[in-house]
Amino acid sequence: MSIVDKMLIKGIRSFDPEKKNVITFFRPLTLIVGPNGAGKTTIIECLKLSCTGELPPNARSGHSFIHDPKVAGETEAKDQINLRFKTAAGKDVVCIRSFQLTQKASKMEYKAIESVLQTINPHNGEIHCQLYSSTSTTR
Ligand SMILES: Nc1ncnc2c1ncn2[C@@H]1O[C@H](COP(=O)(O)OP(=O)(O)OP(=O)(O)O)[C@@H](O)[C@H]1O
Repeated sequence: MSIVDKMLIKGIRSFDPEKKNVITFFRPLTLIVGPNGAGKTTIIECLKLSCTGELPPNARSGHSFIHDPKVAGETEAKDQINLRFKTAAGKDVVCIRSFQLTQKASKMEYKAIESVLQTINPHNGEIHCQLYSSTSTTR
């Protein structure tokens, strides 16, 4: 069985794009608690997106999932979800998914940038990266 270890969320919905928000998962149970709008649902949606590549149903093809750059008076937001897990074989793997939301003329452009699976060799610390999905854009 694979075990989810940590997840970093940068710039998804209300998560600050300038901060590295790290969630550590505990065994056998992790409770996610917080006031309304704190980001509990966002955490679950990030987990699902990391594991399956599927956006939440209300994400308007990604546009409303990314932290709105207009909130900070910007025209572009670059965001990321990193999920670190241990495979059944005990290998540490980090799944990196990156996104970009850019204000173009009258429309916002959402881009899912390449997704990468990163493995670390426990013997020599060597990092191996494997590309598993390419860039896609929606306006
Ligand atoms: N595109 C966006 N950019 C910035 N903030 C956003 C964006 N979309 C949603 N938000 C904010 O993200 C928060 C939504 O978080 P979420 O639904 O994960 O919270 P929750 O803890 O599950 O809340 P509840 O307990 O009410 O279900 C709200 O504060 C909302 O205003």
